[in-house]
Amino acid sequence: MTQPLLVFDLDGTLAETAPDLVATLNQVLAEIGVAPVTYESARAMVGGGARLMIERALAHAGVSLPKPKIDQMFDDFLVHYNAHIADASTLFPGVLAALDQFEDAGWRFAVCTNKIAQSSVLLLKALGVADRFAAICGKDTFAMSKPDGRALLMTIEKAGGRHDNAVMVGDSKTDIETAQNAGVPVVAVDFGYSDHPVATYKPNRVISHFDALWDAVADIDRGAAVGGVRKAST
Ligand SMILES: O=C(O)COP(=O)(O)O
Ligand SMILES: [Mg+2]
Repeated sequence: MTQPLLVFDLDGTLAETAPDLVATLNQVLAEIGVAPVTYESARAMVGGGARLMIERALAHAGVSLPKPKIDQMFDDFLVHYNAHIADASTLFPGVLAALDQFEDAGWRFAVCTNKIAQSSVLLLKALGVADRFAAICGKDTFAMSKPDGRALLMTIEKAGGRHDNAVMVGDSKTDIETAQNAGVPVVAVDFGYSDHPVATYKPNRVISHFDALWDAVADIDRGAAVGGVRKAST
């Protein structure tokens, strides 16, 4: 029988990455003479990948730039960010204990993030957990990315799991919609980067600490997610 699989979002779910993301964002904004965004407003710009974060910051500053210029900023962003991948980024409290607890019970893990895959692997290596994941899939791993449910389904497949024996864990509307689109149940953490309270988007469960993940997952009827593939076919 296939082992159950937990698929984690990365930024704002497994790791508090906003300090390094915002520092890099402000670096590339400074290079084109745009004033820095505040930490609080920049946090809400995370979730759709670095390129969208740059576009949101430019819109916030009322600056409109041609695509090649934004492409250049994105390239500069990745170079700077990869060089500072974990200057101030840390795993959220309880992540390691939760991974141990689920692993002892036979679960496997994957990451499905809108971060570029190379940066995701670099970050997880720097945080000492990369080898705990059967698959680490980023925005550029497949032809489509979150909130397209296929990004999650292909991550599950790559990790050797099954959609009806998997649970997504994420921090944003994007993650919740992705899971709902894929028919996979989703636990939302409420300590990440969401512009509105995560409960707004109707995840199956909301937790405020990784200590609560076990009970939340145990409570979910896998394979019968709201709007889920299996439910629809029975
Ligand atoms: O970096 C981002 O904007 C998104 O990353 P996430 O999908 O891991 O939240
Ligand atoms: Mg996130």
